[in-house]
Amino acid sequence: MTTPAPAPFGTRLRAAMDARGPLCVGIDPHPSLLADWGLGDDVAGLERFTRTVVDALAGRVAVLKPQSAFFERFGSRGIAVLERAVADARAAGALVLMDAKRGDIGSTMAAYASAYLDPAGPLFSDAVTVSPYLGFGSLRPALDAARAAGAGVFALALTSNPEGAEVQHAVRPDGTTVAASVLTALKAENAAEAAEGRLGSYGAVVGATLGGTAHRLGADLAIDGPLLAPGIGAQGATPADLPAVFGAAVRNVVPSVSRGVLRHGPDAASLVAAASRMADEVRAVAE
Ligand SMILES: O=C(O)c1cc(=O)[nH]c(=O)n1[C@@H]1O[C@H](COP(=O)(O)O)[C@@H](O)[C@H]1O
Repeated sequence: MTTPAPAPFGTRLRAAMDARGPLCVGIDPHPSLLADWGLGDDVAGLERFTRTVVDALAGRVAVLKPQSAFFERFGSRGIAVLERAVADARAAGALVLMDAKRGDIGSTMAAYASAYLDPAGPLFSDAVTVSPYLGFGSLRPALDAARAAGAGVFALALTSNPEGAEVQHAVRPDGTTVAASVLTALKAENAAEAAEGRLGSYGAVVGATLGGTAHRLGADLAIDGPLLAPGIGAQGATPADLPAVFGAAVRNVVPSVSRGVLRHGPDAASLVAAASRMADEVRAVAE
């Protein structure tokens, strides 16, 4: 007996956004946050921090986004905490976006794809962040693995940090910017799902901090897929900034906040209250 193919990521994401609101909360166990929570900068602190966030929020928010680096810094025991977080968050109904920002030559990209996008793997996630700056085509193994698994991919297009501009705003020989070409490539990946009236599974990362940059660059955000918008909270953007950045595409935006929610811990009720305040603010601008 064969198991039925899972619904595509974009379809599952739209359902989660409708049911829970579109917010993504990042799990970024910075050493300074561990200290603020009264925890040690060690595996026990990492585990307590992560479990608190997952227990408080995985039953409520659409997406949880663990930042892999904060787990990798503790080696194999940190990765074990990450594995458990992914499993627990998914079991509680959150979609897990693994923030690993992987990008490599195609043959190595295939190995990254099997790390995060093979349903049999211990770190299998609903989606993963990838960097297209070795050339969008180098992402092909991840795009194909995601399609096969009903998972998703978020490619960095216009990142929230000011340094991103030197690469992403660069103009190609055909007159388009590098960022615009990434968005165009994602739109092509989403074509089949869009033709069925569904949200695509191939997303772009576009910082909430960017103001009218995408518009100025002539970058088309109507990629028929989700737009992850980090930069809210600690990096200075607010939900009120989203319409200016995204225009009509705001309906497909998944605003992402890490420290802006996490700084309210370790009290679970305070974490929940912070996330729901943020979700209300987002809903007010996205509808
Ligand atoms: O892909 C990301 O998530 C990402 C892309 C980007 O352009 N900017 C950005 O800040 N991020 C991530 O989003 C999170 C932002 O954290 P806070 O600034 O604490 O909300 C971090 O995990 C970043 O690595």
